[in-house]
Amino acid sequence: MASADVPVITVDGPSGAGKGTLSHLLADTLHWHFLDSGALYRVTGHACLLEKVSWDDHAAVAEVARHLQVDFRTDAAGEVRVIYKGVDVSRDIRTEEGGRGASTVAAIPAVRDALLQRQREFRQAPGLVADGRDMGTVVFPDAPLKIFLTASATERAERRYRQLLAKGEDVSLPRLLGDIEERDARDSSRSVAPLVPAEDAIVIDSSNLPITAVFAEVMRAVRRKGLV
Ligand SMILES: Nc1ncnc2c1ncn2[C@@H]1O[C@H](COP(=O)(O)OP(=O)(O)O)[C@@H](O)[C@H]1O
Ligand SMILES: Nc1ccn([C@@H]2O[C@H](COP(=O)(O)OP(=O)(O)O)[C@@H](O)[C@H]2O)c(=O)n1
Repeated sequence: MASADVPVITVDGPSGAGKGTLSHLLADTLHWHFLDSGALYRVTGHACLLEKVSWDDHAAVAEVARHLQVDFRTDAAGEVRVIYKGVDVSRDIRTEEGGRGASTVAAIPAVRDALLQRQREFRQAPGLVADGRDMGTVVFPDAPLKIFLTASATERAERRYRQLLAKGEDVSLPRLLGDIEERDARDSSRSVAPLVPAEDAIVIDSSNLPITAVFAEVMRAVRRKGLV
């Protein structure tokens, strides 16, 4: 199948909306591939820290993105591990600093260009679920089904708080809310690929919806589109 004929479901939205959870459920149910585009931006930000490249040096950050040696491997427990230069950085990139670094480098147009083709290479049969901010608007504008998942900032911060607490991390709810609001503002106001729903996206506000209800609504759209 030519890559342009491979169906894609895009799942975009702000941090903590439930994109990753929904995308994994969809990919597992449909037996499709999964693209965690945020991980590419997170690894780029993290690689800059390791290589002592300042996030403000746009040309150097783009160079890091262009040569990013990143692999996604599924471990024995079925968890996707993110490997940078042979080292498992999955945990390091999921911190709030990792999110801040990702959103800082993601605002650099040359970084987005450097990662564009790499993201499109994930489009392989039988299908792809792509999680990010600009999956439906820029990376896969021809996707047959686009979801924009959102929730109030307070609800998203509380979700992240419970998630990090469960992982045994030392977290503060007010700081998380501040980080989320700062990241929302940066992601929505940048000049390239800002966080906005695609015109043809189905917008779902999950503030008061359990993930099971979100998943059921999306699966109805999947069937309506004839993707299963
Ligand atoms: N609809 C929902 N209701 C309550 N909690 C949710 C919902 N969707 C996701 N979560 C939880 O919120 C946290 C953040 O979800 P995640 O999928 O990582 O968000 P995102 O990928 O958009 O940042 C996770 O702990 C997840 O289990
Ligand atoms: N397609 C994407 C994915 C992420 N990003 C950036 O990368 C950051 C981290 O993305 P993520 O999806 O891992 O973050 P969470 O939604 O999981 O918090 C975001 O805040 C965006 O700035 C982006 O610009 N474009």
